[in-house]
Amino acid sequence: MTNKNKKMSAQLEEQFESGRLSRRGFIRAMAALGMVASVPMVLGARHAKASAADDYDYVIIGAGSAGCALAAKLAEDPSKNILVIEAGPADTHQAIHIPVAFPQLFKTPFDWDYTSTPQQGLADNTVYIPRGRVYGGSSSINAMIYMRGHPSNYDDWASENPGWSYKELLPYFIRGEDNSRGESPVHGVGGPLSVIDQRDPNPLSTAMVAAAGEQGYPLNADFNSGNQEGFGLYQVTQKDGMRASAAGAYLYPALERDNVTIQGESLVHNLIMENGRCTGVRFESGGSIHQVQASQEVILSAGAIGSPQILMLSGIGARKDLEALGISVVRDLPGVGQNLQDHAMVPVAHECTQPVTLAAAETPEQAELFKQGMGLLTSNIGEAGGFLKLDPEATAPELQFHFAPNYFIADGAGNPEGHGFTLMPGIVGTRSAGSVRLTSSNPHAKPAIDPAILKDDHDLEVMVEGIKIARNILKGPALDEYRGAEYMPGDAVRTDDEIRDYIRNNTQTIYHPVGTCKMGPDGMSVVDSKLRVHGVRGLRVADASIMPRIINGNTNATCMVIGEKCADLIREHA
Ligand SMILES: Cc1cc2nc3c(=O)[nH]c(=O)nc-3n(C[C@H](O)[C@H](O)[C@H](O)COP(=O)(O)OP(=O)(O)OC[C@H]3O[C@@H](n4cnc5c(N)ncnc54)[C@H](O)[C@@H]3O)c2cc1C
Repeated sequence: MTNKNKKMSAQLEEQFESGRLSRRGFIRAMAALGMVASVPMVLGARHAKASAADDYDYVIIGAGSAGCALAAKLAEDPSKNILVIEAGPADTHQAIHIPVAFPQLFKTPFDWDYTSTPQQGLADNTVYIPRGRVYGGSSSINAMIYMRGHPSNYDDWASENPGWSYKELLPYFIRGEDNSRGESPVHGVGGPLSVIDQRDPNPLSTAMVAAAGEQGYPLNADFNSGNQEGFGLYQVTQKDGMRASAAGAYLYPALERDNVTIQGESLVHNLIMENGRCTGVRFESGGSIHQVQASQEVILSAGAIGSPQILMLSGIGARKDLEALGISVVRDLPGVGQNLQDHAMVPVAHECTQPVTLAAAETPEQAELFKQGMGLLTSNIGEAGGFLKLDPEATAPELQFHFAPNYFIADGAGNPEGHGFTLMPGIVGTRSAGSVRLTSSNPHAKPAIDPAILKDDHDLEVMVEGIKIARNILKGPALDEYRGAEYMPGDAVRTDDEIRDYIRNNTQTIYHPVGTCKMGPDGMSVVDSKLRVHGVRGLRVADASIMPRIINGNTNATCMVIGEKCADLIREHA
């Protein structure tokens, strides 16, 4: 950084901290200084220093997609005091806000950086499982695709969980968004979460959509209209070309109120239980252990890995597993950590003959364009895609495709040099389910995560069809001017057996783990339809873990709705 830039950035920090410059204005001005690489910033410092008192009405564990939405909604009642405890720091890193940079956050301190157990369905390969560890949780490191899932997903949940049908949740989706397309029966304006059409989609993304049409697949201008089938550009959770996370949408506005406190960089160890009631939370901060009381309720929003982990560390889980680790059993709930489901995808990549891909994103010209919220830096990478049914009788599509106008191999870590593009077929109606298990009673120990990717043969066969369809789409004439040689799977992979082998060795997740504290009435469910933990008073779970079945599509928007709905359920009984 030049001395002049240093001075200007110090001035901007001072203006931001004194409240004279908005959060968004600050990020943009810093980007305008050309600081588009990994430059740590002071963003969020105004709120990061809160020190928790001892007593709150509600204590929320985890400032992720659901936790931020829940905190904001509970805070609307000024008589209630709310504490949010978050393991990660404020979202001060520039790569969080510059959309194309999200893979740069992988395996950094903003990521829990999990690796699965060897996957039986993937020839014993493991998969990488990133999870946000920062204000905003995974919504601060995700790919920003705005997707609600298929209506039938929620009707399926509602068959055992009153109140969770599509018709009942649609108003939450509509109220939650500020959609650039304006108001309609399925979209809303004025909500906290900015949802926009991409400001500057890559020509490769529009060419892929055209190619899908040319090859006979339907097109879809709005995947959130209730009909998912077809190909198109994804809408994204961005504002002015920058990331819109749950922290920006819900947490920071809530922190402007007097009744919300965030306790960042604090790892929750366990829940405090007294006579079958959860009365508080024990956490580690600054090297020592603290505890806070919740006079009303504690709500776990630590995500599909964190929530079951904390429950088990607190003695709520399968008796034999807990006893084996020397943890005293508070409640024998065998479903805790079970039913882990995720989506999986596999790359079909081509070399690109023109220098239009995201490989050209980090240049001074692109930094200039970013000042106007345009250019390659605004790309969410997964710009386009679509959904297809293989079985015409199926209620919902089994396949979702993600298209990146660059290479996206092995979570981006295996990208070769040069220009390329990637279409990734993925399974969404997965039939496989795995588990999250403790490996130790130490809260710092990573749990054993088995998402059981493609364990069910049906899931593998869906992926085989997905590869064939992706190859067919990429032959479409609209891509003629860009298409180079197929880089992966490559010419050597032709027969179904070769494709199966390729899939087992090159599949990654789509980063959507859910279901580990499933909602339902049966013996393997963890929470009831009001999100209350079975058999424990004063404790709810609200995050991706409560989904009884994974939804068809990307999971962020649904997690925010779960947070908002949880606030309503709490208020019903308050
Ligand atoms: C790389 C990536 C890309 C993705 N892309 C998309 C996409 O494009 N579109 C989409 O819709 N979805 C996407 N997702 C998925 C989506 O972001 C998640 O499903 C969603 O954010 C999960 O919300 P949550 O509230 O369940 O958990 P999270 O948002 O993960 O929040 C959990 C929070 O709890 C905190 N926590 C956990 N344990 C503890 C503890 N012991 N003590 C204190 N705090 C704790 C965590 O640090 C975290 O902040 C993506 C996810 C990732 C990781």
